[in-house]
Amino acid sequence: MIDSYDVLVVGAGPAGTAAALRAAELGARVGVVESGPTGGTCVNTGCVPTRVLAKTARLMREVRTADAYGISVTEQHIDWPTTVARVRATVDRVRAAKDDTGRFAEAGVDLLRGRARFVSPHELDVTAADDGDVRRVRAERVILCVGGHSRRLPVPGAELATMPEDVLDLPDLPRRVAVVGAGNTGAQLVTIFNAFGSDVTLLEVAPRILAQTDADVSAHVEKAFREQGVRVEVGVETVDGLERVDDGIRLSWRAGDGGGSDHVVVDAVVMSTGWPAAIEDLGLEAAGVEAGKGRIPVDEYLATNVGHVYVAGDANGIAMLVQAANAEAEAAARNAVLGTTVRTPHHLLPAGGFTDPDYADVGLTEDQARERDEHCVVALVELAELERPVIDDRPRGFLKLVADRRREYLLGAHAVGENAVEVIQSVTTAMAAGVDVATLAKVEFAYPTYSAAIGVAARRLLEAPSVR
Ligand SMILES: Cc1cc2nc3c(=O)[nH]c(=O)nc-3n(C[C@H](O)[C@H](O)[C@H](O)COP(=O)(O)OP(=O)(O)OC[C@H]3O[C@@H](n4cnc5c(N)ncnc54)[C@H](O)[C@@H]3O)c2cc1C
Ligand SMILES: NC(=O)c1ccc[n+]([C@@H]2O[C@H](COP(=O)([O-])OP(=O)(O)OC[C@H]3O[C@@H](n4cnc5c(N)ncnc54)[C@H](O)[C@@H]3O)[C@@H](O)[C@H]2O)c1
Repeated sequence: MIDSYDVLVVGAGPAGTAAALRAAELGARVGVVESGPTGGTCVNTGCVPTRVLAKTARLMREVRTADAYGISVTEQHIDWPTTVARVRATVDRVRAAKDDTGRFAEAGVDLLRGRARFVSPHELDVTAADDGDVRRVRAERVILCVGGHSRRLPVPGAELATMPEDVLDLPDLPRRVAVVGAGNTGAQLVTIFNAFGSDVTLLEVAPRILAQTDADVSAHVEKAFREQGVRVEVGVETVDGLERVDDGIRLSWRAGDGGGSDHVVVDAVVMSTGWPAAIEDLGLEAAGVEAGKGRIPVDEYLATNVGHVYVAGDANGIAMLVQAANAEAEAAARNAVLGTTVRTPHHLLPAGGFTDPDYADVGLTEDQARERDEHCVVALVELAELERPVIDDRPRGFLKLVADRRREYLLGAHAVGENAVEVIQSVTTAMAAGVDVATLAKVEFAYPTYSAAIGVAARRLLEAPSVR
């Protein structure tokens, strides 16, 4: 007999877990299929391990400056096996704290262990990983939350590269490392390896690192990387290949603007060059679902070209973040179960990275806002102007607020520096609540805090020169 569900969710990462639980809450009979451990990329190989490594990097930096505070620390080096064990133990603790399987059971959601593949628009085969047993399930509606995977560049010797999810499997901490790709993953790995004492080279094809962020954010972080001794090569034309040589791996590339060939010899090359959707073995053609390049396109209600199949999370390629996965899961579950037309407020999703210094943003960049209206108003506060960053000896960075030409509402916020992500979170709360700039300017911020930059920047927006 074929099991039948109102909603079948494929994937139990952040998007799938939230979508399944929400759909069950709305009264649907729900099954969720997962081929690996619950928690997805975020818990198992992405956010959580990276965050523990970022904390380790921070501790290294703090220890290096301890002397200045009268704390004597004699030896500073990374014991790689201990670091790796700490990361793995933390992943286990987070998984236990989240208790996804317990929450599924409590909500009456069936967790089907195995790999799902469409065999027709409403039927999928679930192949168990352990014994290869195949079970067919039928679903009125399907929410695909299959996430993505890292992309190995199609260049000679690419098999010599380590992918970001395999960094913890490196036998030793690489003394020399090259990171290819300066998106959020690459930038965070640069800070981690740099703090651990490795020599780091960063290659990026785009003209700047963190190309999705505000140009000032990207310039500031890039400058900090260079000052920290990282070799940053942007505007690279192409990576030629990797080759094993006597003393390591030789990574060759062609510099942009006719800069010619260049290379570096390192102990490890990490490729963080993109994140296509995990759709290779999903049988989309059997369901008639059209896939785009590395993602499954959806409409504003997260439906594919096949009306009863929705996509939430990384797989639709809109905004690859946990907060986006959660928000989209809510919309997809409601639209699938209730037939509503709920949209996702992507403009209110904050994001950030734990580099040195941290960076974060929400809403439109200055360039995007100026493209819409050249008279938008921008105010910037340097952290060095505030007491707390000076007290903490972390004066590097800024907060930039972007408002409409009438200086009424915030369109975006961009920060670099200590606690940047938390500062941007506060701005996001104000934006989500519809707080106008004048009200924000009147808010008192606790002393001494990094968030105080928000009040100063809001007041500066009001004082900014009037529209011509
Ligand atoms: C190194 C790194 C660090 C990151 N740090 C952050 C961060 O700090 N903050 C942040 O917001 N985001 C971060 N992200 C992004 C974040 O991890 C993703 O946006 C998030 O995990 C997306 O959730 P998802 O549910 O869409 O996909 P995933 O978490 O990838 O989950 C998809 C699940 O589907 C399963 N699956 C796939 N195909 C099938 C199938 N056919 N059958 C059954 N199961 C299947 C997979 O096994 C997986 O468990 C990071 C990503 C990386 C790589
Ligand atoms: N802190 C966070 O929120 C966080 C952290 C990590 C990842 N993520 C998310 O996960 C997703 C994947 O991130 P990612 O950084 O792995 O991928 P990405 O697609 O965001 O960045 C890949 C980078 O590699 C570059 N690149 C591509 N081909 C190249 C080549 N041949 N040579 C040099 N550079 C090349 C691209 O220009 C790009 O800058 C993103 O959407 C990201 O937002 C979020």
